[in-house]
Amino acid sequence: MAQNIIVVGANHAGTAALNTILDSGKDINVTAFDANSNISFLGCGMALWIGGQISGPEGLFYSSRQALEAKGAHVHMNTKVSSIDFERKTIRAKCTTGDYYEQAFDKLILATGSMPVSLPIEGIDLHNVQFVKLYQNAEDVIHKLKNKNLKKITIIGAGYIGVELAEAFCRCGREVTLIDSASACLSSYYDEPFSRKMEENLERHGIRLAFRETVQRLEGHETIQKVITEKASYDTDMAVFCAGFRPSTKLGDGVLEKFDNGAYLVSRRQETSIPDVYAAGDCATVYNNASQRTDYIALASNAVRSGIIAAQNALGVPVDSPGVQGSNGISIWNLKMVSTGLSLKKAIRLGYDAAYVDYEDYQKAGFLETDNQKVMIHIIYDKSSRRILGAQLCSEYDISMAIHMFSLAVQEQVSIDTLKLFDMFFLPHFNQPYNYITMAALQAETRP
Ligand SMILES: Cc1cc2nc3c(=O)[nH]c(=O)nc-3n(C[C@H](O)[C@H](O)[C@H](O)COP(=O)(O)OP(=O)(O)OC[C@H]3O[C@@H](n4cnc5c(N)ncnc54)[C@H](O)[C@@H]3O)c2cc1C
Ligand SMILES: NC(=O)c1ccc[n+]([C@@H]2O[C@H](COP(=O)([O-])OP(=O)(O)OC[C@H]3O[C@@H](n4cnc5c(N)ncnc54)[C@H](O)[C@@H]3O)[C@@H](O)[C@H]2O)c1
Repeated sequence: MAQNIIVVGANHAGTAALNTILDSGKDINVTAFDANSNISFLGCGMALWIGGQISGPEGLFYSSRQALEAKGAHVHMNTKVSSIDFERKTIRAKCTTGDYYEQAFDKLILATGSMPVSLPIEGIDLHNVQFVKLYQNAEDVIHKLKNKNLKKITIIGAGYIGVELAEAFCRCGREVTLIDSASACLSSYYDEPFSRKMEENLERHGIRLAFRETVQRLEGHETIQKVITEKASYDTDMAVFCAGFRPSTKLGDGVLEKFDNGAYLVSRRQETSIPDVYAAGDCATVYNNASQRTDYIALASNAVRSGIIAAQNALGVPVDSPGVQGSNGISIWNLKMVSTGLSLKKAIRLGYDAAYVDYEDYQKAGFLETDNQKVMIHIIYDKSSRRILGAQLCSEYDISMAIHMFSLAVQEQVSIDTLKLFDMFFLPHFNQPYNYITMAALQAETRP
């Protein structure tokens, strides 16, 4: 008899799992449940849509209920799974009619993702206090921006979403204030010189930065009027919270083992603590090759890969995750920054004997007079083991391919010394004979 596989959550991790099962050619009954009305929304396009850099949201979806059903899945949209009986192997869901029904599974894949962190502060329920994750959140913001009296926007959290939205709101002609309790923007991804570079970029475009400040309360009469921190009060027509994600893992309460932030603890095969139950994407942990420990890193890239791995293992094909480096990138008014692995400050915090090398030079040969930009590189390594722990690059040039190489270097535990003289081609249209990667690596002190 055909196996029953249920996938709970059909966004990036869920869609990857569903497609892997449906494309496997195996005789499987696969059923998906999603509490939302859409599938595969690329949140990464939200800032581009809000800022008017793309004409509409149509391209921000790469799958649909129809596409999955055409391949043979049973897809229940607007249907929230309310509980799971892990012993009886059944899920209970609330259908669109309001009725509940049960369905049995042989294998279960949890892909319930995450929700934005909300702060337990006064005024959080005022009108025009926004959280940004879902397609509907973006629609809401765009609708509100039609009101030209909505002039001042305060963003809480200067991480990836906060910085991307700061650019978007500025492009819409709004006055933007960006608050973070940390001392710099993008501080969990980059070391100080890189954060400063982005801050100069933001300030040059008129964005007010308010770091080392924590929001105490929000004030207003029905609609928000002020964001109050311990240092200042900011007049505000809309406050947008971008203070990170929290995994959605209520369904496993009291049964499935969890990480310290509440994510499902999973093995390299995406197995939870209960047999036949897998978890993938933002609701699950990852293995971080840079820190060599279990971690939580909410990224669509991790969601897709872990969704594929969960599905393969649920199908009985053993596949281990190679782990992740948390590789990421951002492009704000053409300033591109990419990073992978550990920053220097994080490496030191984790107890590594960490050191770094820096270099800055033009991407291409100096005699190329046009289309030649400077690149900053920063490589972090462990002095004792020589292992590369992380890297960061910044330029107006597209340096994204270089960070993929560093991502692999961290994954494969390559030493900083290996990087010094490895074969890198030279062609003036692309790079320099003394290229910045070699030049940076050569600065690493030799082993004592
Ligand atoms: C503005 C923005 C920009 C981003 N940019 C990037 C980027 O550039 N690069 C990048 O890698 N990542 C980016 N991310 C992060 C990325 O979107 C997430 O890491 C990704 O969405 C995780 O996918 P997921 O499928 O694991 O979870 P989610 O996207 O959170 O999806 C979980 C799904 O589960 C459903 N669900 C939850 N509980 C239940 C239940 N009980 N019953 C039924 N259904 C349920 C939800 O409705 C949802 O559809 C961005 C996020 C945002 C918000
Ligand atoms: N380009 C990309 O790859 C991209 C883009 C957007 C989102 N994402 C991912 O989506 C997830 C969520 O993004 P995000 O921007 O919400 O999280 P984030 O972790 O990037 O940034 C959160 C920021 O909020 C700050 N913060 C936390 N609590 C605060 C408080 N009480 N007051 C003030 N500041 C506070 C933190 O210091 C941090 O700078 C992340 O995992 C991120 O990597 C990735």
